[in-house]
Amino acid sequence: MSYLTKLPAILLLADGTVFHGKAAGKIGTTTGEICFNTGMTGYQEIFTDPSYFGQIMVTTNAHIGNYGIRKEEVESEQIQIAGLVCKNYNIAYSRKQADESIQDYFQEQNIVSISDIDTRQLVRYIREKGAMNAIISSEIMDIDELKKRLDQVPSMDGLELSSQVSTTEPYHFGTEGAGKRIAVLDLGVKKNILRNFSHRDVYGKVFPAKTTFAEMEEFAPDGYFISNGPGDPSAMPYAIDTVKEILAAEKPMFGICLGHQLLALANDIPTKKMFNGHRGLNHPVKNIIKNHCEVTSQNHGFGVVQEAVRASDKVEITHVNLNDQSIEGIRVKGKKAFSVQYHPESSPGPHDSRYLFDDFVDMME
Ligand SMILES: NC(=O)CC[C@H](N)C(=O)O
Repeated sequence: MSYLTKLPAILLLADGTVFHGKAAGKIGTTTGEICFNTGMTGYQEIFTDPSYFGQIMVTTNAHIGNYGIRKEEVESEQIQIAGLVCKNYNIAYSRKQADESIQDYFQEQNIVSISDIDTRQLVRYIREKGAMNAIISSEIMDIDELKKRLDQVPSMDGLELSSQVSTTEPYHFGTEGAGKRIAVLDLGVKKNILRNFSHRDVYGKVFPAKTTFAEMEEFAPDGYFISNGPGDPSAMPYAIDTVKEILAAEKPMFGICLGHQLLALANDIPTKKMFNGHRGLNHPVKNIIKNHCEVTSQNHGFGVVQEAVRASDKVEITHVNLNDQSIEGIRVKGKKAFSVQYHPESSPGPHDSRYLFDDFVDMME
């Protein structure tokens, strides 16, 4: 299939900037918000992370596909990114355990992508101009036509996406009869979060995004987990209400990423779209309570409004980002509820923050 990589493809940004590259994956056209991830490994986990739904991913690591695709190394059952932009798209792979090539994987799942892009130049450009929509095409070479299509793509600001990636039916994980039971509100949950719970003797039930607190209570959980997920947290009043009900009922609660943003919103702290998101595996975060630094895995394009957190009398800050001082963790005063903006399940990434899962299990005692 290597002939495919020789076909031309275009990446057009919403501000009119054009990049020329080669077709990768399926031949076609795709749109989404463009973002970049600086992780040096873990492309498969990135592709399948439901938080990336609707986004075109630029990988700054120069080699993508070189260790192939292994069916079990996924964060959800399908590829969630809208498309990939990379430098070297390697169809040949060198790992014995791999099941297939990136090209077969992308073609099976209809993922349109572009390679042979100067990703350093592109990332520098996006960093300067901020998040914006983009279109990739390996079938339409007419820029005006691409512009027309790109104009119809909605902004990520104000977009609710969790209900498109959440499970439609509840399901269980872990071993029944385990030490603790949790209810997981699935807004786009990553499999490695559930693995981290089941490895800690936790049995759980995963519920669709729009499940109410009363419905989850029927499972009689010891605590509630609010998951990561795509889209704008402020466009999810249904989930904000659920979090408010969990807090009002004084139940233990832990939130990751989107779950962190929803815990803030439930405490009247607004969120906002970031100029550029945090996406990578080496973001330094200071744990203010323990006075130590954690190297963290991150993937978010929205954040909680720092001044509002600092002014709040309902929550206290537990973690701060050492690159830009943004708020990375909060806990609710007088309640058993806390959340982090980064990814302690870090799949892939450093394991510095795994203790947060232990903290939550202890909190349910
Ligand atoms: N990983 C996540 O949960 C992302 C949360 C939210 N969609 C954001 O981009 O900020």
